Amino acid sequence: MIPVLGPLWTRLNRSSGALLMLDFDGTLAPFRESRLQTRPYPGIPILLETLGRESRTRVVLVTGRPAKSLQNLLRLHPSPEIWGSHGAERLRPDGTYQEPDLDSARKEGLRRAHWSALLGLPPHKVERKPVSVAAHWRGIPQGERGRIRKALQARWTTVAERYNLQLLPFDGGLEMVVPGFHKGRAVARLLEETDPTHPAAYLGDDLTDERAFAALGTRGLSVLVRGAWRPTRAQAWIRPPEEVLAFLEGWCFHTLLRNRRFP
Ligand SMILES: O=P(O)(O)OC[C@H]1O[C@H](O[C@H]2O[C@H](CO)[C@@H](O)[C@H](O)[C@H]2O)[C@H](O)[C@@H](O)[C@@H]1O
Repeated sequence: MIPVLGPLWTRLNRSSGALLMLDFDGTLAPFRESRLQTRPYPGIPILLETLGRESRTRVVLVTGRPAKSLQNLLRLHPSPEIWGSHGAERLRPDGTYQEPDLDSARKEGLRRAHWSALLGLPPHKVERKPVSVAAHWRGIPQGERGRIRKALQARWTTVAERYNLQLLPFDGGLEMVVPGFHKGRAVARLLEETDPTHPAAYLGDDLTDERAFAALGTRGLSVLVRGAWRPTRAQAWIRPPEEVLAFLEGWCFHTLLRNRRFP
């Protein structure tokens, strides 16, 4: 058990509410060559559903995936709130959906980024999202990958400068995003909506989760989820999947037990 967990469990036992924010790929699910074949680690869905039914914890998925595609992939009951496309879209449990209204220049920039990615990558390696475009190189042989990345980066840099967009590297690819949308924005908004005395935590693995760790600061527990440690802003480090399952089981246990009397 990581040392900070003892105090967290005590606070969860005593608190009337809590906020648990979770990244998806690499944290709740192993990486696969095809994003469409990704499934969460066994045990994750039942823990998320148990937390969802236990109303004291607000569970929120904060992901680079489009929010609706993650909802369809997981099919949880109840469905958690999902902030998709790195904090640009918000899909609430009741189905209410918000996405930013992009100006025509940004839309044109993303269109160009999409087509210029298709010049250098097979179609299944290019992911068009509501407010971004991701180029994936997982599964492409190492030697070829460097050449593809270099060429795409050069083309995308020109597009980004012209249309006021930004390049965002992530585990296994590069994404063209709209500046201002990132996971730290989602976390900041969620914290604003949360009672400051309620425990909060964020679990994530990728470079894109670093903005979330920074936004959480000392207000809650930030946890890096990775097989091997890397320099990070997170306060703690755990390895998937066993330690992630243990963390979520601990969270369920300590929130479910509160104020319960057993014969
Ligand atoms: O923020 P996350 O929930 O971690 O999502 C990050 C990206 O996840 C997906 O791509 C990643 O997972 C794929 C399936 O394992 C893998 O093939 C790819 O290499 C990974 O980068 C998703 O397709 C992206 O949209 C997300 O941004």
